[in-house]
Amino acid sequence: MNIVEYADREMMMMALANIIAGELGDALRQHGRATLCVPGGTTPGPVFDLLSAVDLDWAHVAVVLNDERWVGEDSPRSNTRLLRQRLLQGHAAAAQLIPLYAPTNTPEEALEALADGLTPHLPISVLLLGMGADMHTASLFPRADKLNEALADDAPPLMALRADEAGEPRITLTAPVLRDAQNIHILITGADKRAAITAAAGLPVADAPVRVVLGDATIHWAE
Ligand SMILES: O=C1O[C@H](COP(=O)(O)O)[C@@H](O)[C@H](O)[C@H]1O
Repeated sequence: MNIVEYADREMMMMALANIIAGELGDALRQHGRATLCVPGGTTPGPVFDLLSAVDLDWAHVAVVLNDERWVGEDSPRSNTRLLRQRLLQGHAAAAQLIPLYAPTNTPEEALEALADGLTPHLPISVLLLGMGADMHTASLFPRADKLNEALADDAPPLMALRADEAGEPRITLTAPVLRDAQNIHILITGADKRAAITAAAGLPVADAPVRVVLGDATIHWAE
């Protein structure tokens, strides 16, 4: 496992924003376009603030979430809301948001249209993931109803899942799309997640879904 430990969170967020900006710049120079895929939740806000101020060719960057909770943007639990408030600001306001939410009752009703919007922007150039202390990443939760299908090599890029721990129904990128990303980073904080990611390396992927990318990811950790 490739873990980088930082002296504090502020240094970690600054270093990570720098790395991501560099990798996006490389992708833009090589391909003329880039796809940045980012988590929601409580951890990545400071990286978003820093990235939004970076002078890049954001007009050629597509931004997509790892996963979304099936709630409207008026909910504080909306990952899209976080993205709009913290990343798609400043220079990064020029980026193209690829939606993972539509105002339907269930994610299944919107799945096909959202997948059609996502597919032209694959593979992901830079993937930033979070992780819960339960070892879920994106919305690949242990014990999710369709976890095995979402982990399969032939999984569609996007799936709807439900898990008791997840709260709302979820929509998530699946294992093959995450693994195919050109650069993979996992951002975690705190002793509980440090212990969880170490334990994940020795567990079956169904119990520790973060394992789908563990061999290829750089993990960034600060207390
Ligand atoms: O529910 C989610 O949780 C994970 C981890 O979030 P955190 O609050 O512990 O940082 C997040 O990566 C994912 O995108 C989100 O939907």
